Amino acid sequence: MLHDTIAAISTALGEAAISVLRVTGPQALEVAQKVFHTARDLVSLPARQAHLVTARDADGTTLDQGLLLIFCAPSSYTGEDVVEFQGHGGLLVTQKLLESLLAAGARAAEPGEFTQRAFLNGKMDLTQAEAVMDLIHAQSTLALKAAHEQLGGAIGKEAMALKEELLPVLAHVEAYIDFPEEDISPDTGASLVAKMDLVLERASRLIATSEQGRILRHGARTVICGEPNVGKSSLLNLLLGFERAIVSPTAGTTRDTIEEIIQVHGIPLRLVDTAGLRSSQDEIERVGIERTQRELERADLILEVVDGSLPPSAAQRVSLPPQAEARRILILNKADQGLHPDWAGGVPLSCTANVGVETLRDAIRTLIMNVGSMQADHPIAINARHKICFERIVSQVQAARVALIDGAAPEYVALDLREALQSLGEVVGVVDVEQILDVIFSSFCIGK
Ligand SMILES: Nc1nc2c(c(=O)[nH]1)N(C=O)[C@@H](CNc1ccc(C(=O)N[C@@H](CCC(=O)O)C(=O)O)cc1)CN2
Ligand SMILES: Nc1nc2c(ncn2[C@@H]2O[C@H](COP(=O)(O)OP(=O)(O)OP(=O)(O)O)[C@@H](O)[C@H]2O)c(=O)[nH]1
Ligand SMILES: [Mg+2]
Repeated sequence: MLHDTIAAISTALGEAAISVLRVTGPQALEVAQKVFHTARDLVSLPARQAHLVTARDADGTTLDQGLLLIFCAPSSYTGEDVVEFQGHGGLLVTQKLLESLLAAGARAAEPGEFTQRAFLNGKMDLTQAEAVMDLIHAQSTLALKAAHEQLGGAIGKEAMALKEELLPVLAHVEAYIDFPEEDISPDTGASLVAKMDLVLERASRLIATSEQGRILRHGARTVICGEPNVGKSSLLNLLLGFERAIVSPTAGTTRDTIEEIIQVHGIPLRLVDTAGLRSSQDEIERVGIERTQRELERADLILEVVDGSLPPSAAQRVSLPPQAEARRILILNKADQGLHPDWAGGVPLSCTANVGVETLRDAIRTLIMNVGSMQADHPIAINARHKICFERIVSQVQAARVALIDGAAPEYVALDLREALQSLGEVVGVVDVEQILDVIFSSFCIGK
């Protein structure tokens, strides 16, 4: 329901310096008036200014003293009347403030409901609403850059630009529907095909950013693998900057996979330390090794660690499917003990002496930029939902193009074009949104 008034704690729960509660909806001021008190009525206070107020529960017991902000519709985040309170960030105080707002007539907000209202009230399109959560989840500078680009409307603008390209094509084709005796002239046909080709090219370019989008949103899956005892966990710890995994001279130390997110040159990596690969009788170790094999199959990047102080002939290398070869970086660890001269290629490293990490970071960046088709200067990165829409657009425009070239009745061409326009509308959320809204906003934080 859009017409009720909702409230939530917008900051993380826990002891903190300040906490923020938000109320939005037509009764926001009415609700707030029952909880927040100052010399004047809230309605008479100037909007968008901080006012020092006292918060009281229904019995008149003082809960907190804090700052109140009023935003009047439509000039607010949600486009509705919004009241915000910045209080002392205690767990109990904050909970009691929310309870009082609920007792005063507000309903507890669902996850993402503030942003959902901003979308429904036309404050942002669906790609911008999605970007709000991308921004909060961003774990690397490139991911943050892409989120800002999307929040600024870059993807929505591109979708609308494609719509502007297709609309005149549709209008042209539809004009012929009314004059069945007239054929589309070859010249006109060629110019319509050229316009469709342009749309196909731009849509394909967007689809190509989805791989970069996946890596920026979820991190490049990076598997550290190799024989037992070569220093895989030492490498994880080194890249993380703290002692996360247990390191010991005993082979078979790591049995379960350990995952951590790190950032390398602005790219998020989901780093997985695995059990050393060797044939083993030990049941637990065997399960760990099977898990490693599974991780290898879906890895974006494979960091294979060997003991570089030993000859290559002494190393049991990890066998990879051919297509995974290009994703592997060979790390010659324990270089402090003297690199064996027979190794060719690979990045010399010493986890204990902390030598070679920068070279490794550069190699990681180069490889991920490659396999993920990443472009540091082109931070647009569509998500999985956009990708499905744009792929549909490509096949619908392609169908229209074929129909036009084959001299099909203009009705058929128009049908495909209308479908493509519909899919473009889905990207920004102007059509067919009901079913997807719940999916999108349920992954949001409460109070966002
Ligand atoms: N305290 C607080 N901080 C916050 C938010 C918030 O809602 N409250 N935001 C929530 O995510 C973000 C900021 N986003 C906002 C976006 C628009 C408007 C707003 O009032 N828009 C009006 C006026 C625009 C203007 O003055 O230029 C509008 O769009 O009409 C407020 C916050 C991050 N920080
Ligand atoms: N000299 C030297 N020793 C290292 C280096 N890196 C790791 N080690 C040592 O090698 C041993 C094994 O290190 P780990 O990081 O536990 O090796 P692992 O590959 O995770 O081993 P498993 O989990 O058992 O498969 C430890 O004693 C480390 O201190 C290095 O660069 N130089
Ligand atoms: Mg280990």
